[in-house]
Amino acid sequence: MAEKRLTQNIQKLDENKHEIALSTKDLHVSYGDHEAIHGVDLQFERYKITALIGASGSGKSTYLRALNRMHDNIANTSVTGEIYYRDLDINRDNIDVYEMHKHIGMVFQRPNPFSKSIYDNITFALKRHGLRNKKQLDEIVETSLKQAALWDQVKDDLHKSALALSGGQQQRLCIARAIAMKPDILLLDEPASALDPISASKVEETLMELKKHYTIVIVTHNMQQAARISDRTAFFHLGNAIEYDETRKIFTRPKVKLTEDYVSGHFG
Ligand SMILES: Nc1ncnc2c1ncn2[C@@H]1O[C@H](COP(=O)(O)OP(=O)(O)OP(=O)(O)O)[C@@H](O)[C@H]1O
Repeated sequence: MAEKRLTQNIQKLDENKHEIALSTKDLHVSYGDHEAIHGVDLQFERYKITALIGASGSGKSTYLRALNRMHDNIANTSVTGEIYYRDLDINRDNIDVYEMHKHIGMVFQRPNPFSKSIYDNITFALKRHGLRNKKQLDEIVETSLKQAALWDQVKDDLHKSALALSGGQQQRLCIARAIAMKPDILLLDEPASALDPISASKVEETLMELKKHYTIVIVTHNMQQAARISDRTAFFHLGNAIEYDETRKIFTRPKVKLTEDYVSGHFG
């Protein structure tokens, strides 16, 4: 049922490029008695990069993970409120979370390729979802690696271990693995923070390319990175989204003093 509705919504809304791709309404996340997110309302625009910034512990990762229900099945963690993915509240019991993850992909801070070949890293989930056709799998491997700006470097080594790649290449492989599922939305939790500056800038370039096809939400501690790559920025403080606006406004003319203090380096 959920799968059917998700598919129908995609077909209906793909015609309009200016939709809100994802939004939350009154989203709360608690770890046991500790409420880490206190009712956040945000809307993520389609084909834009939105950065989530804020001091350590402000709730950015907790909020990001809630967006594709990574908190499910974690003891003592509760998420209440609404998460709209194209008219559908995906924070409901009757949603097929496995299916939903095909639409809303996640890339983590540390590159976490499987201990498998480059090719198998990308095809693993596709095969689990039932895709067996070798030609189609080959095509998806090539397209995903091209989109993640890794194809030229690995096209002759597809059957070598992913663990032999550099950290930056591994992270781009993880991005390729996520986009192989053809998601609509990519969530990234500090994807470049564990990388050297050159690899980090390659990942940034990759994200700038990817936003032509994907809606991206990225947690970053790096102010320059947020300013360079994002269209919109949400500033988090103590579990609240304090200010949300175009990135250049957040960095040059924030409306809230707390935001100004944070982006100018006066706290955090
Ligand atoms: N698994 C958990 N169990 C209990 N509390 C947690 C857990 N994860 C995060 N918290 C708490 O929730 C709050 C928000 O943490 P979160 O990691 O989301 O913040 P953050 O802004 O992403 O921080 P950082 O930038 O350091 O990653 C903090 O008070 C943190 O201690």
